[in-house]
Amino acid sequence: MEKIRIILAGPRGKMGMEALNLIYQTEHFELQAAIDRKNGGKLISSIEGLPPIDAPIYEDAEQCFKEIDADVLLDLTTPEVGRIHTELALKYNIRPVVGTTGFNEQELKELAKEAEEKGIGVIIAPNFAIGAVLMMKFAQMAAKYFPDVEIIEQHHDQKLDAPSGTAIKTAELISRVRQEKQQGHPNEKETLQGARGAIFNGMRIHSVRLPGLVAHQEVLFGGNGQILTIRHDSLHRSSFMSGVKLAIEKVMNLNVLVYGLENIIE
Ligand SMILES: NC(=O)C1=CN([C@@H]2O[C@H](COP(=O)(O)OP(=O)(O)OC[C@H]3O[C@@H](n4cnc5c(N)ncnc54)[C@H](OP(=O)(O)O)[C@@H]3O)[C@@H](O)[C@H]2O)C=CC1
Ligand SMILES: O=C(O)C1=N[C@H](C(=O)O)C[C@H](O)C1
Repeated sequence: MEKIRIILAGPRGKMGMEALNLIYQTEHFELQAAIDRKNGGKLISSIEGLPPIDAPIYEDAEQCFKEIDADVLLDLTTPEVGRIHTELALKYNIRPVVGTTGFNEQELKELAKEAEEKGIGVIIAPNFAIGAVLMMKFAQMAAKYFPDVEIIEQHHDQKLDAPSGTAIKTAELISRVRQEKQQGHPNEKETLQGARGAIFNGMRIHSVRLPGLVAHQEVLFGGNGQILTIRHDSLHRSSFMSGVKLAIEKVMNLNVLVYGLENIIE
């Protein structure tokens, strides 16, 4: 199998470190460089706790894309930075695989347009865990029969975006099949602002942030005399890595933007 040459943005992060190990252990993956906001000019192998890969670290993403020959950018950073990296990678004909969450609808549309114009594959996956993708698909199936639904997502307290990318993606998938419905009592009033959560097409999304959590989501459906709960738990970030691997392989044969791993798993 031909090697896939990768640039990783965010190598010191929780996901970035897990991804570095994946790249190191995968024979047909090769780390060409990393983009970080620290340690510019050093090698990944010289940073304590990171695997012994002799790939250079760049603090300037554009310089990295200019100087390094790569097939794929894997971005695991923050919403603002991830957006800039994705655009820059497209400019330099490098295929972005983006795990970073927090992109809004407009940003996704613009990136899809840029990818299509350049004919370069992009994968933006709000959740790389196969169990989470199935949870979203099962929730979409259930929503056809249960239009009353609330989403409760729970994450570690270092998470920057709320609601999570997974919760938004779940609500989007459900919206495609759910009949429009005003949920709850028509005269409902919040006596404390935010008590009923965020609203996405009439559905409520509740975000919990606590130390000790990793990434968890429940989709609750209510019907006459019954509740259906669909739940997924990521207990460790290794849960995301088979999806990261698949996305890196699949993006090589795409020429448009794909949003969500459910569109590429067989
Ligand atoms: N799609 C999926 O399945 C998953 C997606 N995520 C998403 O992935 C992203 C990363 O998550 P996580 O690893 O937990 O977060 P972390 O905060 O642990 O890691 C983010 C890393 O990005 C670095 N960073 C910030 N700015 C820059 C920059 N300008 N250039 C390069 N690196 C930069 C941070 O550096 P510093 O430490 O200096 O701030 C940090 O090391 C988040 O958006 C999260 O929501 C997370 C899990 C699964
Ligand atoms: O920040 C995280 O941790 C996670 N982010 C993604 C999201 O926003 O859905 C995926 C997963 O939930 C972990």
